[in-house]
Amino acid sequence: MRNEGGALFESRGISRSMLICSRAFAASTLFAILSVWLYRFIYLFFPSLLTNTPNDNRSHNHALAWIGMFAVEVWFGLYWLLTQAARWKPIYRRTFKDNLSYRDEKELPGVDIFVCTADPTIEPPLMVIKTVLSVMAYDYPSEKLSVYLSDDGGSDITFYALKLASAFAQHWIPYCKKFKVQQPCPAAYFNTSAPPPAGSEDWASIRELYEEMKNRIESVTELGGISEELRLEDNEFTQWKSFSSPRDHDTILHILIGVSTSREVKDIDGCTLPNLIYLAREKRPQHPHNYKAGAMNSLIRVSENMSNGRIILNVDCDMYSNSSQSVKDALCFFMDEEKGNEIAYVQFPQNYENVTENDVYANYMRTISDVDFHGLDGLGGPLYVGTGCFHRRDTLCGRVFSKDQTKSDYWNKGNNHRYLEETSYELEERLKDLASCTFEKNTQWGNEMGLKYGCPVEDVITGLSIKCNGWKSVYYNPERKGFLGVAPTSLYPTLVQHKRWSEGDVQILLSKYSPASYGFGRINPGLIMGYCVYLLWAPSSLPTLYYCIIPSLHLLSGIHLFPQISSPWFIPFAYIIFSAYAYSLAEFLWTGGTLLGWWNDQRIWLYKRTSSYFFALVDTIFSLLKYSNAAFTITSKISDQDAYRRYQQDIMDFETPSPLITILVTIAMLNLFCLAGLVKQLLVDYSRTIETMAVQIILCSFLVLINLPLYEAIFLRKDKGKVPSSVTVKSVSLALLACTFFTNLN
Ligand SMILES: O=c1ccn([C@@H]2O[C@H](COP(=O)(O)OP(=O)(O)O[C@H]3O[C@H](CO)[C@@H](O)[C@H](O)[C@H]3O)[C@@H](O)[C@H]2O)c(=O)[nH]1
Ligand SMILES: [Mn+2]
Repeated sequence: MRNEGGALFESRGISRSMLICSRAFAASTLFAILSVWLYRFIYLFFPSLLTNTPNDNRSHNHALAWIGMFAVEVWFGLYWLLTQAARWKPIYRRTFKDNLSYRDEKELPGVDIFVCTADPTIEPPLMVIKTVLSVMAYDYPSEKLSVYLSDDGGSDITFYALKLASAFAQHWIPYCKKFKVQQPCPAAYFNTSAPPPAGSEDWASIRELYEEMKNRIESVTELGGISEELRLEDNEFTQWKSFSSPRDHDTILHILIGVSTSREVKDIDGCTLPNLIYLAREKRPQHPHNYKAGAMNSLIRVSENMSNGRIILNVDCDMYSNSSQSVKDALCFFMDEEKGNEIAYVQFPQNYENVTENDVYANYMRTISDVDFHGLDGLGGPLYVGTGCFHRRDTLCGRVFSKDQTKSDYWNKGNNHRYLEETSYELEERLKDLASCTFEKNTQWGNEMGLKYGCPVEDVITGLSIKCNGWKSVYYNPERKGFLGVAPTSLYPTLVQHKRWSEGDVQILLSKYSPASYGFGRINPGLIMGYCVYLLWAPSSLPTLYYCIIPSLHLLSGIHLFPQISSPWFIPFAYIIFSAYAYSLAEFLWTGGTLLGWWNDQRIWLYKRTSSYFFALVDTIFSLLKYSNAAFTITSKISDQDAYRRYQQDIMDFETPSPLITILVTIAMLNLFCLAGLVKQLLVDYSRTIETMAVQIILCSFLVLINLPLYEAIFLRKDKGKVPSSVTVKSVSLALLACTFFTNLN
């Protein structure tokens, strides 16, 4: 697409009328929230003003519960206000790649791509290879692309797979160029694309090569190691001599393609291939390795001494590139004459190849990807959320924004594929030290330079500090998805992943970089609000738990905590319940979701808040008290066949006996008991119960309804994904105990 003015991208807002509608709607919700607060306030402090309260004194004996309700509703109201920032002025971006192509190719910067992997058992080497090949095949001059694989597993199988991939790339990349392949990931390409009209022979032969490589990788993976035979064939495995475990070995650095003249490898058409480098940084048990942040920082240093690309793209091994155009898209932002200068990073959304239509674990995170991030983009740019993000090299290393930097200078600074004079062996030996355990000692790495250490969401905190250095960022969400990943296919890993994220997020709030203090005056106040929505995930578990437990228990004892139906104060409550759900449903459908998908999303929303976020909060408190330290639990990317079948049928898996699951089952059982208790009261005094308890009945019934799949997994299912009986026993006892204790108390 071309744009007359020569601009490389365009940003569009939503229509005025839409904006007015949504703001009017927000104003009405705000009014309802204020009314609810007012009601709670009057009830607690001037009860005589409320003529219409039920004439029992019992509720006044429950001031504590009422104060709790008030506090929770104040929290929810303020939190809602924060979410409105992202709805204030959303923008949508479009690029004009043709305008980029008219430029002199010499002007284009080098791009260094970092792929991270950490464990060959849960991140199978074949998956890693698919990702590597997909980013080697971008529609971009090969001599300007360099791909670095960081292997925190230090696995010789992964290395072997990479070697096979480098040979396959000699065929795959010219093929992609010849047929202008849009899908650069070979596995996905062969699954979804028909042979090109004039190239069915090429298609068949390249597919055969792919299958061959795949089989070889898979058989070595199954064997669990490199055979002696292969090892002898290839002296490159000698670097593994020092390897005793993934946590204890020397640096292994190997240039497979390019960088040095001695490794110049051409493709079958005689053209240059992208550089390809393998790195397993040094690990020692006594040195913390700082997880992905540590891996990225080692790569930043090593690559600086090789290709030194001006742009750095990070992709996780579980996310392949789905579009050959993404590099050019990203460059349209960085290289735009007018605005490119202030852009530090371009974040693509994280989409998944394996989400089902109704997305039972809500992995798509639709509200974040399709609503929030566009809104944050309008306020100065989205969060940096890891994979699928293009960075300027020097902002990632801590450079502060200044208006008078000269543009052209920057892009030409890199080492645009000049082959280095040293042999690859000399280079490897010279640069190994940059990836050693001790290199960062007494330096700013992990602090002012590179990705930050000590936080399980290294990405978010790093992006935030870049923003505080004066830079903007861009969210680019094109029609053809830029990256496709593997989402967790079971409840437990989803909960664990969210626990890690929310724990990291709340740590940022408490850190030096807290947007509420450090960010103040440095970034847009709207953006501060937008950040806080995520940073407050963990604390928001407490009000949610309160709302899921306390009103239901009071329902059981016949104590009302909301206005009765005939009171005018009932209206704001009803309005909020109705409008919140109508709004979120509309937003969900409007961005392409399904009704059932929305319902599933509501369930997972609840599960994350009552489980992941709660445990994240508890762990954060413990680590503040110095009892523990947050670790990075790698998300598993594999599942057995039965489990995968259930996933594809949208049947939830509760199989792991963990407190994360127990708490969910306990809440579900508690609400079931409370609803059962309600039946008794309805039989005694139907109209009075309905009149005074309406909101609590709605709340409790909603919780039971949304937990239907969970009850099924307790009582009806026989498969392996059902709730483990140990969890059921614990949960039922806890729920019964709470109910009995509570009814006796009252
Ligand atoms: O010690 C480690 C641990 C992890 N990783 C890599 O980090 C990436 C992300 O790990 P994963 O287990 O897939 O976590 P996710 O929750 O899926 O990752 C999301 O959240 C992370 C921050 O928590 C971001 O860094 C990621 O980009 C983002 O996709 C993977 O490529 C891992 O191989 C390492 O390189 N070294
Ligand atoms: Mn991942």
